[in-house]
Amino acid sequence: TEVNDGYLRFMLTIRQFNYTVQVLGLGEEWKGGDVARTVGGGQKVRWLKKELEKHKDKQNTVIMFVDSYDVILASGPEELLKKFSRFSHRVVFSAEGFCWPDQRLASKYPVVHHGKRYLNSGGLIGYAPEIHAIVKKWKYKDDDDDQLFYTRIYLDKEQRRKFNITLDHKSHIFQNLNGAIEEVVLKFEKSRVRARNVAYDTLPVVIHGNGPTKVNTSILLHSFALLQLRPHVTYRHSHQTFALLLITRLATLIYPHTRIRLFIHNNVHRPIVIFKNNRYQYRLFACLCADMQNRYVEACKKDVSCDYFFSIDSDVALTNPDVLRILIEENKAVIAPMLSRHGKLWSNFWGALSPEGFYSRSEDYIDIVQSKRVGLWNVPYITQVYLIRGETLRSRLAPVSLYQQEGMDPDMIFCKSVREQGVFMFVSNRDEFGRLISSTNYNISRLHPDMWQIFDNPVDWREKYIHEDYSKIFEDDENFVEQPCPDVYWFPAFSERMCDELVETMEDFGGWSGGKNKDERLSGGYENVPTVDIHMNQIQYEKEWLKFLKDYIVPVTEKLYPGYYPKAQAVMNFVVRYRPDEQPSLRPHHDSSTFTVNIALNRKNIDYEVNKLSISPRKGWSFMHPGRLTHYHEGLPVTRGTRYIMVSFVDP
Ligand SMILES: O=C(O)CCC(=O)C(=O)O
Ligand SMILES: [Fe+2]
Repeated sequence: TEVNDGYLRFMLTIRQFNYTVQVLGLGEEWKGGDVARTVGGGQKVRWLKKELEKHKDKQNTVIMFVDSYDVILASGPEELLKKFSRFSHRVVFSAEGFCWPDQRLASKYPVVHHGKRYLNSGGLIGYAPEIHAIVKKWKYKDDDDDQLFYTRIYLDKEQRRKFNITLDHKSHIFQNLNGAIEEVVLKFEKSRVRARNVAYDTLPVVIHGNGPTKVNTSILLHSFALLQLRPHVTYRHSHQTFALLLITRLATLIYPHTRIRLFIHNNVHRPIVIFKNNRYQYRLFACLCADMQNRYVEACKKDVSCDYFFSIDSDVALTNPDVLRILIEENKAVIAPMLSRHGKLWSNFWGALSPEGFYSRSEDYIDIVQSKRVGLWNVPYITQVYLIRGETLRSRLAPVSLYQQEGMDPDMIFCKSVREQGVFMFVSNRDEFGRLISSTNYNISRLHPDMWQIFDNPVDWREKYIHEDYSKIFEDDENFVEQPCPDVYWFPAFSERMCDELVETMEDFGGWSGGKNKDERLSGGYENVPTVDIHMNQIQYEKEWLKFLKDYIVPVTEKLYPGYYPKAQAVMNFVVRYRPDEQPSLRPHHDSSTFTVNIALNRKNIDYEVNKLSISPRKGWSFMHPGRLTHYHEGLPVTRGTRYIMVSFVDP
């Protein structure tokens, strides 16, 4: 009765295969009942009856009658007619494994040994005079059941013979997906995709996502119609980060600043961004209140100049600066970039829905998440990030508040409302857009919570906190690591940000020299050389530090001190602060370690000065030397400013 995305999809396949089509009921009022939930659909038979008056005398005309919202055609009329003629019957109905709507009729059906036994009225094909004669018998109400009507005719032996009716038990023509999802796979060829029934080894022509499979199979239906392969592009962006503010900063890079207005309300992990276009004036709003989602949806709905509504959660790390352009160019009402946790199957979409409306894995979910299948996918649920056309929001989506339910996740509410309005949602994995970061252990009470993400978000952690030249250490042809004296090495370790955030964290924590009294340089019989310091365990960073040692220092050690395999144990991990008026220097000593890592956290001659002639590693570079036996060393007096170093006694 109305044009929706399902109808448009159906018509796309009609045109693609050059069918002659007559649409019945468009623009009329639907009186056939709520067929998704209960019986009904009789109105379809009434329309068909009327239409067939025009064709009743055409002896050689074959007519196929199908639903449209949940149907696509998979090949053209020639193949269809060939398959129909092989049945050698005048009328063929589609078949399914459920006897609906009257279970008691099941035993009345002819026995079928291999194939689906029961009639489904979502698809039928036959000669015009016979179909006409069948539907002429319709004299019921619009919300009476069409399937029951056809079933009764079919089960009546007399009429079955008279009209020469059979069922398409093995999906030669009609594939009803309800109860048969497992039987259907998509076969990908170079330029096309075809759904194949592997139970009967057939290539059905009409794919019908009937019953509860409607939303689940939309992914299947769509990948058939629109799958296109495009080169896989990987973007590298120097500002890759997982902090909310930086995500929005990244978003603003996409448009000139003058065309964007940005509002950020940062108190929960949910920014909402609206792009507005007033004569090429883009404005961007971000908001982070739990209930704000609705408010901003409503704002975009009221304002016709709001072109797009873009919503991102803070656990989304967009690394592709073109993400908005790409999504806008896909020209869909609702679209999301496909994102997943690094190396995991956790993503921002569902391939299918369970009957209760929760997650269910689709046949192709893994391949899509891993980008083994690349394209634009019609899915029943998206979360965390999406772009909605303002126009769609205004004209086609019901107020989200209508779907509000206690304890229901806002994205579930949103997607449910979108689905029920017949609007399709898509995810694209045609490009690489970024990833999802894990935010469950994200402790915002910390000054720099990202520093603790080395376990949960190792990729983002590395990008943010490890020196950009770190990997050069392992490039063999380059003499990258510096060696100021025998067995002593300098190599890049921390990024600038790590140095700064670590110092800021320590200063924020305060209580310098907290580790002095339990300084274990005393316990191993070494000299008493306590420093003004704060230990990693004091800021609850010990686990993370040991992980850093294991992941980033051990590989360097194995390269520079070949034959030694570090255990990467350490109890003395601390930041030292030197100041002229505090502790300016450290007298000569040995460390109680097998080797020591000593990372410069700020810059000599800029942040602090040392009078004696000396060389020292750059900020973020690590200084590594053997500990307890050789390499007697000291800390030179700082004469101006403050010097910070991060020291770790490895394998004590
Ligand atoms: O100042 C330095 O770089 C040396 C620090 C040191 O040797 C130590 O903390 O054990
Ligand atoms: Fe030392």
